[in-house]
Formats: sequence, C-alpha cells, structure tokens
Amino acid sequence: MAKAPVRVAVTGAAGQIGYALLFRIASGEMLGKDQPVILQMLELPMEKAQQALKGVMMELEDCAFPLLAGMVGTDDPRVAFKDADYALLVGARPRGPGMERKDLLMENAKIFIEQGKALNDVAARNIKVLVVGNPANTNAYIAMKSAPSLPKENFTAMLRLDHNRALSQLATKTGKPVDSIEKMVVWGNHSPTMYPDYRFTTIAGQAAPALVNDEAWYKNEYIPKVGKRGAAIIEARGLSSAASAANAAIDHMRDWALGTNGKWVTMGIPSDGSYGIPQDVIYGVPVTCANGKYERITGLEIDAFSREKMDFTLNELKEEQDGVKALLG
Ligand SMILES: NC(=O)c1ccc[n+]([C@@H]2O[C@H](COP(=O)([O-])OP(=O)(O)OC[C@H]3O[C@@H](n4cnc5c(N)ncnc54)[C@H](O)[C@@H]3O)[C@@H](O)[C@H]2O)c1
Ligand SMILES: O=C(O)C[C@H](O)C(=O)O
Repeated sequence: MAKAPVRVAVTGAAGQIGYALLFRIASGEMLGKDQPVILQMLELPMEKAQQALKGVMMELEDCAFPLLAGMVGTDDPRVAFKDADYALLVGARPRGPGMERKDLLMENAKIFIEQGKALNDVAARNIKVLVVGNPANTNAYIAMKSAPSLPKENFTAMLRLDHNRALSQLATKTGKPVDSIEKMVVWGNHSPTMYPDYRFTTIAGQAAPALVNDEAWYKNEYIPKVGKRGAAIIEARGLSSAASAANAAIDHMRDWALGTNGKWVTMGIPSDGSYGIPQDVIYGVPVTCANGKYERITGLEIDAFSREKMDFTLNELKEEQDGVKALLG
C-alpha cells in the first residue's frame, strides 16, 4: 500500500540553500523513493521574497515529481509548521566576508524564538527539526528553549557539513575512497572551534592516525582546514556554501529518518551531560541512527588534547548562550 504523505517544512525556501534542497526532497532523496511529501515553505513577508518563492514553487510544479503530494507557500510560520513532521530551519541571514558566524547571533536569535514558539504550538509532536541557519547550534538551542512542550531531542543542529568535509579531506590525504572511512567525529560548535577527531576513525579497517602517520599535519593543517572551510568557500564564491550545505541537510535528515546501519555520523544534539558537556547545550557528537531515533556513542576516551579542544568549542557555545539569555527570558 502506498505510504501516506508526510509534511516537510522548509524555511528560507527561496534562498540559495533552499533552491539546492527542495528539489532533492521532492524527488525522494531525503525520505525515500516511496515516501510522498507535502512541502510547506516559509519566506519573509516581503514582496521580493514571496515572488521568488512563487517562482520556486512554479519550478517544483514543472518537475512533475511523483512524490510531491502538495505544496504550501507562506509568510506565516504557523502555516508553514502546521502538523509538520520534519522542519529544516534554513532561513536566516548568512554571513559575508570577514564575519564570524556568531556575528549573526542577535539578528538571527529573534527568528528562532518566533519559530520555536510556532513549532511548539502547531507542529506534529514527533517532529524532527534540523537547524541550518547560523549560528546553527545556538539557534537550535533557542528554538528548543522556545518550544517547551516538544521533546528536546527533536531539536538538532547541522554538523554534517563539517563531518563530510572532515571525511573528504582525510580521503584526499590518504588517497582512499571516502566510503572506506568509518567513525569520524566532529565535536562541538559549527564554527572554527569545532574539533574534528580522527582518533577512532578507521580507513578500510586501518586506524586513521597510524595510516596518516603525520601528527603535525593533523594538528596544524587538517583541524584548522576543516574548521575554516566555510570561510574559504565564502572567500572563493563571494557567497556562503549552498549546494554542499543542502547536501549535508539531506544526509542528516535521511539518516535520522531512515537509519545509518550502525555507521557513525555527527549531529548537533542537546547534551545529556555526557563527555562533560552541560545538559541541553547543542553540541556535535557521534551518533548512530535507527528506527527514527539517534543514539549518541558513549564511553569514548577523552585524552588531554581532546579535552582541551572540546572545552574550547564548549566555551564558545556557552558565550553564545549567554549572549541570548536575556532574549529567552
Ligand atoms: N550549518 C551549516 O553547515 C550551514 C551551511 C551553510 C549555510 N548555513 C546558513 O544557512 C543560512 C541560509 O543560507 P543561504 O545561503 O540559503 O542564505 P540566503 O540569504 O540565500 O537565503 C536565506 C533565505 O532565508 C530567508 N529568510 C530570512 N529570514 C527568514 C525568516 N525569518 N523566515 C523565513 N525565511 C527567512 C531570506 O529571505 C532568504 O531567502 C545562513 O544562516 C547560513 O549562514 C549553515
Ligand atoms: O561558513 C558559513 O558562514 C556558512 C556555513 O556555515 C559553512 O560552514 O559553509
């Protein structure tokens, strides 16, 4: 029997990431080739944004996607999130050259308070929320705190682009295929303080640190390169990453919904206090996914170098949280 359609809300639907994302969701790449979807798209209440959204919806129509069971375009979060089973919160101001992601904090915080409240009031109770808009971890925290009647674990932030960047850079260094790499971890904040940790990583079954055998490269080149990749893309394109960000969003939601078959992936999730990360901080950790749920990998040894790195990125998240404390009341 055909599956019933699920409702997928996407904010910032007429933006660059939206344009690289919606067509892939509608073609079944995110939730499966047998899963019909209704797209509920939110854009700013401005003539230009609404016109652009209309154009995107016309193009979606012109694709005649068999799985696209309906579309809603709106400027009202309560319409976009009504009964939504999935929400991809992309809409926010992106940074430009010379800015850090936390420079966007106050500007984007208000958006995530309003949207968290709307999710709280109208979304499906088991909604899966992915925050892409920067600063993604703290925006996810703000939305979670603004939605007290939804389970906290429903709120996640996107660290998958960082995870994929970490895989790719390691594949290039070792000359091995990306899919031979397992157990990559990117701890912490989606910011240059993130900590790509390859201590548990294997490449075609071999321990990555031994195979790479170049600790100086790992510490002085690899870690900063992964952390600063977003800025390098902005420098090169004059615009922030879009296709790779949309691809990571698809990966994140697909894995959460359909499972990872035991494979580790990185998700920004509310902390349960493990690894010395205070409760509720949205922090990148390794997880596996099965049956529509993620489960953090527990019991990993944290050595002195890792502790320092993990605390550094945690401190930045604490500062970001302090910055928005007054707004959260
Ligand atoms: N987490 C990550 O890995 C990652 C990667 C890339 C980009 N990003 C972030 O994603 C966000 C979007 O990037 P983009 O390149 O698509 O930007 P963009 O400017 O091209 O598009 C953003 C869209 O959001 C809309 N928008 C703004 N405020 C909104 C609101 N309150 N409600 C609904 N829509 C709203 C804008 O009208 C615009 O169309 C930025 O914050 C960017 O920094 C995150
Ligand atoms: O770096 C940015 O501002 C965009 C995005 O977060 C990225 O990592 O590419």
